[in-house]
Amino acid sequence: MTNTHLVVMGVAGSGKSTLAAALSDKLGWIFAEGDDFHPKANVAKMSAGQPLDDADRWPWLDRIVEWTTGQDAQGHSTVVTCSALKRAYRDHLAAAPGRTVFLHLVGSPELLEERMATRSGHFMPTSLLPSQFATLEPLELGTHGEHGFTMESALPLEEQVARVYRVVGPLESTI
Ligand SMILES: Nc1ncnc2c1ncn2[C@@H]1O[C@H](COP(=O)(O)OP(=O)(O)OP(=O)(O)O)[C@@H](O)[C@H]1O
Ligand SMILES: O=C(O)[C@H](O)[C@@H](O)[C@H](O)[C@H](O)CO
Repeated sequence: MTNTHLVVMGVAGSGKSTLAAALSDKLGWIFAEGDDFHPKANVAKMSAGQPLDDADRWPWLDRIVEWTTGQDAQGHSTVVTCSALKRAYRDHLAAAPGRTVFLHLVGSPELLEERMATRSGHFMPTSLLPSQFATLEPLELGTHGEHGFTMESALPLEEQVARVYRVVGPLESTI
């Protein structure tokens, strides 16, 4: 049985944590919040309104791969949130054992700005949203593209969960 590792990706405020937690409940897969793997310096940098760069992100991505690899070795499928803004980051994540599937949450800057402005207790300032969009290389689907699918952030959570389940649920029983 091949384990599936679902990476819920997208810019800040696109709804990754909300959807990934609900999917973990629905699928019974182990959940991890990608932000929890950030070195403290990364969170401090973002909190201070400075975007991360590649040098900041690679050690963080390594930690996520390490976690996924450990879960896979125990026979677990997983759901993890990770902005995974660039193709190179995703190729690194996809090199982990098991089957990696990317779910790219896509929303307009206006919608995501509004959601970030109204949520509380999160370190990420709304001012960093433009840099997130500027860095984003959207998931590349198609014949030689990446393995995954996209979904609208604007959809209600229940609809998102139902749609993902239709795609990913059957993978549980494939070899
Ligand atoms: N489908 C949805 N419909 C309405 N509101 C949503 C939906 N999904 C998430 N939200 C709300 O939008 C805000 C951002 O969602 P969330 O924190 O899950 O995004 P995120 O991509 O994990 O953000 P970050 O990367 O900054 O941690 C939250 O206040 C959340 O409650
Ligand atoms: O790659 C990045 O720039 C970061 O991962 C950010 O995306 C934040 O961690 C996340 O979005 C929390 O708001």
